[in-house]
Amino acid sequence: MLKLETLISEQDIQRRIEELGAQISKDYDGKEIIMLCVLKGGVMFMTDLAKRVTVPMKMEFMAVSSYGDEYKSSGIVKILKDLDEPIDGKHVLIVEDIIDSGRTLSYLKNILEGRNPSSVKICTLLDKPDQRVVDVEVDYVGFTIPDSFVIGYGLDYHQFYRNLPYIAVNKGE
Ligand SMILES: O=P(O)(O)OC[C@H]1O[C@H](OP(=O)(O)OP(=O)(O)O)[C@H](O)[C@@H]1O
Ligand code: HPA
Ligand SMILES: [Mg+2]
Repeated sequence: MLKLETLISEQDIQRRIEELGAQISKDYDGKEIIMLCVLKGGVMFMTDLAKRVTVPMKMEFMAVSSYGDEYKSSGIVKILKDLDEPIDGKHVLIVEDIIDSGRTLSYLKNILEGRNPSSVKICTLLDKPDQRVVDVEVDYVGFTIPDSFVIGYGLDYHQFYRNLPYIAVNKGE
């Protein structure tokens, strides 16, 4: 059994999302954006962040997986679901739950940049820099966290716990 301890409360998450939404709305003023949610982990963050963005936006979803049910990234990133529309000439904002090794986002960003968008930026709720294996330029970060396995608010443990409204760490064995 997991013994959960709150790392980031629901209130702190929501407050930070308001700030990020305001910053993004300012930075993209006068532009239209595609907010691209990386399933499944990015889904809670995407839905809350989207509500705080005031520039015209479309929602898109991609599913990529590198972890399976493991703690450690396999290093192999698979596209399970691609975008529905071309992104050439568009401003794409990737919305992710966490950057850990960096493998998922560096792979995804490369693929997207090859499709001739006007810009590709990254917004992640959590950044765990201690685990970085591949360098990724991140444009918006909610919280920088220490090196421990986190769950909740989209992040899973064997596919469970994504529905927690806060971010927790396991303090069990
Ligand atoms: O920086 P990295 O080491 O690549 O790790 C981060 C990625 O790993 C998790 O996704 P996962 O592949 O487990 O799929 P999920 O989003 O469906 O949980 C998380 O949601 C990120 O997408
Ligand atoms: O700390 C994490 N928790 C859950 N899923 C993850 N995927 C990458 N890092 C993590
Ligand atoms: Mg993910």
